[in-house]
Amino acid sequence: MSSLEEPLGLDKLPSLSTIDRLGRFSSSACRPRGEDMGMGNCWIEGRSCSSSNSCNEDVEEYSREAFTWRRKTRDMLPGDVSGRRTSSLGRNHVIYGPVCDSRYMPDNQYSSCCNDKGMRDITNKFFKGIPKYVKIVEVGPRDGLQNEKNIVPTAVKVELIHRLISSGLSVVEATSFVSPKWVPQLADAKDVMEAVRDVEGARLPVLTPNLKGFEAAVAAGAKEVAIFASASESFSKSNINCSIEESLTRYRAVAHAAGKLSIPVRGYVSCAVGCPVEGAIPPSKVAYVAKEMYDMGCFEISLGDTIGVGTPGTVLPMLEAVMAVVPAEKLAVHFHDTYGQSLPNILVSLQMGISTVDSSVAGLGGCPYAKGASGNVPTEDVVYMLNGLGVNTNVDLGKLLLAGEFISKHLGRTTGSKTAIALGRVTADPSKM
Ligand SMILES: CC(C)(COP(=O)([O-])OP(=O)([O-])OC[C@H]1O[C@@H](n2cnc3c(N)ncnc32)[C@H](O)[C@@H]1OP(=O)([O-])[O-])[C@@H](O)C(=O)NCCC(=O)NCCSC(=O)C[C@@](C)(O)CC(=O)[O-]
Repeated sequence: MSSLEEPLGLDKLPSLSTIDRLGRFSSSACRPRGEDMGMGNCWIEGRSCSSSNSCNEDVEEYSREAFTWRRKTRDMLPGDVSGRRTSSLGRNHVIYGPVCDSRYMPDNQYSSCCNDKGMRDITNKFFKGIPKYVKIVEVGPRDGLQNEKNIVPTAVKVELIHRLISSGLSVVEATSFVSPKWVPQLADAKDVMEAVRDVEGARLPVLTPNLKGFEAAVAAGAKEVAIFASASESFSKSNINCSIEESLTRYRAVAHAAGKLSIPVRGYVSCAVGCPVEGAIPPSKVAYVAKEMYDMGCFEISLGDTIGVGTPGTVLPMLEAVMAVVPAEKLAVHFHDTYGQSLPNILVSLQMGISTVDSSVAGLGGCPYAKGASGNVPTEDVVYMLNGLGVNTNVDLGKLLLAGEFISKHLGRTTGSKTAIALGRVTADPSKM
C-alpha cells in the first residue's frame, strides 16, 4: 500500500487556525436567508454583503431567473407539505418534512424538532463564505482529451469547444503546445487553435511548457497561455523532464515573453496534495511554487490535485498555506475525482473564498504522467451543485449536458457525470430543464 492509499489520520484534519481562517475569509460574504431554504429559492441574502463577489441587490433578481426549473420541480413534487424542503431517499422512498433540524431516523422517517434560530445559525455559518458567482474553467478539451487512448479527430475537438462555449462557459482550455512525442493526443494543437482562434464569447487558453510551445501557440493565434509546474520533484521530472527549479526558470522566460505581448499567463501547480511517487506533499511546497508563479506574473494560479487523493482534511491546510502568500481571488482549484472527493473539496474551497473552479465536461481527463489519476470533476456536477447553492455560473446546464453527450458518444463511453446520468433518466431532452 502506498502512502497515498493509507487512510488519513486525525492529525491530517485542519488545524484550529484553519478553522479560524474559514471564519475570517467569510466575514463579508453571503448570508443565508434562514427562514426560506426551500428548493427553488435563493438561499443567499445580499444587502448585508460587502465583498465584490458576494451578494448584492441583484441576487434576488438573479435567483428568480436562475431557479425556474427547480421552482417548477418543487411545485410538481407530491407531499411537500411544508413547502420548504424535500428529500429523496431513493426511487421509491421519498420523504418530505419541515426544514428545521430534520434527521433521518432508522425507521426511514424524518424527525422534526423545529428550532428556527438554531437552524439559522448553522446555515449562516455554512453559507457565509460561498461566493455569488463562480467562474468555471473548462479543461475537457485539453486535460480531458490528453489522456485518451484513441486520438480524437481535430474536427471533433473543435466541435466540442464550440458546444462548450455555447453552453455559456467563459473559459475553455483548448489544447496544449507540448511535445507530440510526449502527448500525441494533442499533436494537432496548431490545427485546433487555428480553427477556434477567432471564436468570440470565451477565452481559450492553451498549455505551454516552454518558449518553443509559447511561440507556436502565439503563431497559431492563442491569446492566453498556461504554464504548469509541480509541487513534487518526482512528478516534475516525469511530466516535463526537469526539476521544479528548472521549470520555474523556463516559465519565467515564458512569462516574460508573454508580458511583452500582453498575453495573460495562468499558472498550474500540480500535485498540490499528493504525488504518485512521493506521497503526501507538504503544503509549504505548494505555497512556494504558487508564490513563484504569482511573482512571475501569473494572473491566476490553479492548484491541482492531479491524482485526486485530497479530502477536505488535506485540501484545507494546503489552501491555508497558499492563501498566506497568494490572495484567494487569484487562486483556482482543480480536482480530479479519483476518490470521489472533488465536490466536497470544491465546497470547502469556496468557503475559503476561492471562486474559480476547473472542471471537465463528462468528467473526462487524467494526466498521462500520473498513473492512477482519474478524470477531472465533471463540469455538469459542479454546475448542478452550484445551482443548488444559488451560485451563478452563467452556464446553461442543458446545453452543457448536450456537449457532454456529444463527446461521450464520440468516445463510445458512458459519461462520468452523475448529474448527466441522473438527469438523462429524468428527461430525454435536457433543454427542457
Ligand atoms: C516539456 C517537454 C517538451 C520537455 O521534453 P524534452 O524531451 O525534455 O525536451 P527537449 O527540449 O529535449 O526536446 C525534445 C524534443 O521535443 C521538442 N519540443 C520541445 N518542446 C516542445 C514543444 N513545446 N512543442 C513541441 N515540441 C517540443 C524538441 O524540439 C525536440 O524535438 P526533436 O529534436 O527530438 O524532434 C516535454 O516533457 C513535454 O512536452 N511535456 C508535456 C507533458 C504534458 O503535457 N503532460 C500533461 C500535462 S497535465 C499536468 O501537468 C497537470 C495539470 C496541468 O493538468 C494540472 C493537474 O491535473 O493537476
